[in-house]
Amino acid sequence: MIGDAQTVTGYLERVQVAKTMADEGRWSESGDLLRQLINDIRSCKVSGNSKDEIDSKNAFLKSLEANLKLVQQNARDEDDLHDAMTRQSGSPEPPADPDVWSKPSAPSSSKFGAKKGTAATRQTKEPTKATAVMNNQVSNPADSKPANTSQGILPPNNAGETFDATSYDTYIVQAVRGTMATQTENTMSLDDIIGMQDVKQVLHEAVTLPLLVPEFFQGLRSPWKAMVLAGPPGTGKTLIARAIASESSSTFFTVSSTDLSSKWRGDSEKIVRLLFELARFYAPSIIFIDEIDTLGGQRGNSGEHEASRRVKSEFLVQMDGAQHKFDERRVFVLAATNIPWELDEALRRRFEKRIFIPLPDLDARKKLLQTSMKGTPHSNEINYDDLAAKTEGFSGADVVSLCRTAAINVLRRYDTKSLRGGELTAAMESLKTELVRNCDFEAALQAVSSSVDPDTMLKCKEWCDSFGAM
Ligand SMILES: Nc1ncnc2c1ncn2[C@@H]1O[C@H](COP(=O)(O)OP(=O)(O)OP(=O)(O)O)[C@@H](O)[C@H]1O
Repeated sequence: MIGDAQTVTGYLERVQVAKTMADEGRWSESGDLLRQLINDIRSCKVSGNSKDEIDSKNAFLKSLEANLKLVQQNARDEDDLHDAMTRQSGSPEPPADPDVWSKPSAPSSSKFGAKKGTAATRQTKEPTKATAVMNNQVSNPADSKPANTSQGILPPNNAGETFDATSYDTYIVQAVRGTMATQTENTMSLDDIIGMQDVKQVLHEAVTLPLLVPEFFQGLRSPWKAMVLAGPPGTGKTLIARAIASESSSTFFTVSSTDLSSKWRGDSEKIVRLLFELARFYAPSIIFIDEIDTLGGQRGNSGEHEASRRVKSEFLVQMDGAQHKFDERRVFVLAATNIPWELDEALRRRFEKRIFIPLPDLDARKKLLQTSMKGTPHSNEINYDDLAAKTEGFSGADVVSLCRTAAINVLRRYDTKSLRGGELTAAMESLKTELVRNCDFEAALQAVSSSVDPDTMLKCKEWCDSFGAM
């Protein structure tokens, strides 16, 4: 039960959209929409704050997030495979062997799926079921691995060298390539990140400066190798990682535990190994591990699966390798978590810097509101100071969601339901220039609230106070 309809209208509407998408099997086409729904639902108010309602909302969000991860991974895999096919054969068409191209099992379904948008792709995707695959080592005998055709998937590095990936299965190479953005592919700027001056400074010192003036960072000043960002969801942790990679001209690998999973025994470890090998090969590199807690939860937990344990151990070994043997090939490991207290001690120790990422303050919220409204016609009378004050406790993603809701609220001033065809097109055309006003924000504030649980946030801060180091 999710609360009474009056107070949760926005929430229920969005849940309905998500359910319709799932029923129609449209997840795979809708990564952006799904991401937006997650942000919106996270920010939507449910009535009365009852525990049942909040639990129900959180459970629903979790399932959407799991689906989003798979959709994103699938999209990356398909793009890579499509590119690789084009490069290898001059044709993006899949090979004739139907076994190889119609595997339904995830997460690698798309690795073997048809190219983006085809009927076959839609039929074979089963994101919801796929979330359990990390621990699944049993494969159908008919599920043989595809032939190794990894050549051509990876671009040359800065020195013009080509990585020899022949000892890895193609799908492993594709999986890791899917997490990688070369220096030209990643164009984020630190200026795109609002607030977080201290964090930007620390990252500048830890990542950018050692590359610019390596002679200074010797001996006692040898640069930090790994850092974990701990803070509530939607506070820009992923964004800042991407931006620092771009600022330091580093190759950026962004991975989650789903990326590091394979249904074939032992292959998850190989994915981890290849990830670090490629990071060294394309150095300087930043490996960003989102939700590190899912990889590095408390070791030896009774619920911890053998396969997860092996992946984690390989990860620890590789982190040590990255930190000691390959200094000339600089690899910086950056991780993010919303629940840092779940991190296992061995992993925690390897992250020399542990930094709390707080919610945006008044100033940052005001700037975020202003920046988000750029490009959308809005009234000069919008009172950003007032809005910034009213959004205390919002994450950056909540603030963006508020602006989106206000921008859409413009529609509600007009009765578009009765319009059809040309009339509707004409009305929508003129609405494009309609200004977003204070009243739209007031209405948005009724529907959007902070997605951050204050208790979790406090726990996060306490962990950083105990274990943190800025
Ligand atoms: N400081 C910020 N500056 C600019 N945009 C921000 C900032 N914080 C959050 N945002 C907005 O929120 C969105 C989500 O940010 P991001 O994914 O980086 O958060 P996160 O902390 O990594 O979240 P999660 O823990 O859920 O992965 C961004 O795409 C951006 O629109």
